[in-house]
Amino acid sequence: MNIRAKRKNSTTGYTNMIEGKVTISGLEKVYDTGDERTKAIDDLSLEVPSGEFLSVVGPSGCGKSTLLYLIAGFLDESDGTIAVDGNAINGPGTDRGVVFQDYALFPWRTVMGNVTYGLEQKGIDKEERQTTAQRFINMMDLDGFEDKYPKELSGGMKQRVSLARTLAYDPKILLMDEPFGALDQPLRESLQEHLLDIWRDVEKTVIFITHDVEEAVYLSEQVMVMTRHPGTKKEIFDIDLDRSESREDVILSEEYTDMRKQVWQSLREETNPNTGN
Ligand SMILES: Nc1ncnc2c1ncn2[C@@H]1O[C@H](COP(=O)(O)OP(=O)(O)OP(=O)(O)O)[C@@H](O)[C@H]1O
Repeated sequence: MNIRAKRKNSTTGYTNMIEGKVTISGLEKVYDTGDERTKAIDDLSLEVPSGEFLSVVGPSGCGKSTLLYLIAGFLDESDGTIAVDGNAINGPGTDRGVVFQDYALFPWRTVMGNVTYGLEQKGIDKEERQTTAQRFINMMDLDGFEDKYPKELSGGMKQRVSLARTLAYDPKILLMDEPFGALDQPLRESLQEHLLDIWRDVEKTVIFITHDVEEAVYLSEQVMVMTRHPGTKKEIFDIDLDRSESREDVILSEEYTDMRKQVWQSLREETNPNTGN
């Protein structure tokens, strides 16, 4: 059984069965547009344990988003398998929640309406929907903005609504596609801290795509570097930072500096294969 723990969570109120192991074997994805066949993912195997925070970095076009959308079930694989807790996935499901760079909020719904959406899909009654949504709205410091529409919010607020919406329906796995890529540095750092706090509290498996090596090393327990196109797993780095320390102490630590350099070098070999670095 892949259940690590069962506990009542203080922030979310959920009794979490900690699941969410992702097992990928021999994954291949070929896009066939009729005129052209593009192999985006080639023979990728990977295991992400329950509750793990894995970041994925790789050269542009190496298949990071494709990998995430395959795990989300938005795309069908051409070969290989993806399983969650031992069960092969079969399309999208509420066990996996996706957070996109462009927020993907419903413009015609208020903040409350956006956050309750996934709960409606799960068939949860109105009163419980409102209570649960409010809890996540508060967690994201969005109380007072429940009746606002996305166009009335800043980019950082929209991304917090998007996170609240995804967390509210309690997926086992969070799939994040460069969620902070469009934000300026202070906002990005603030949302990184939010995400780490949440992750510590709710113990979800997180698969996080980013272009930013520093972000990957700062947030993650593991960083996977992908090869250039067609993408596959090149290397996985275990990141062992003392997470009880402040951001500043982590960033100034030898471990962080060393891991950042190792991941950067591995990535650079893929982005600049002729430099000999
Ligand atoms: N819908 C599609 N049809 C055909 N080819 C596609 C499609 N989507 C992606 N590709 C191709 O698949 C490859 C991987 O694309 P993908 O977007 O997954 O890479 P990525 O690593 O996320 O890129 P980036 O870092 O630039 O966002 C690229 O060669 C891309 O051109």
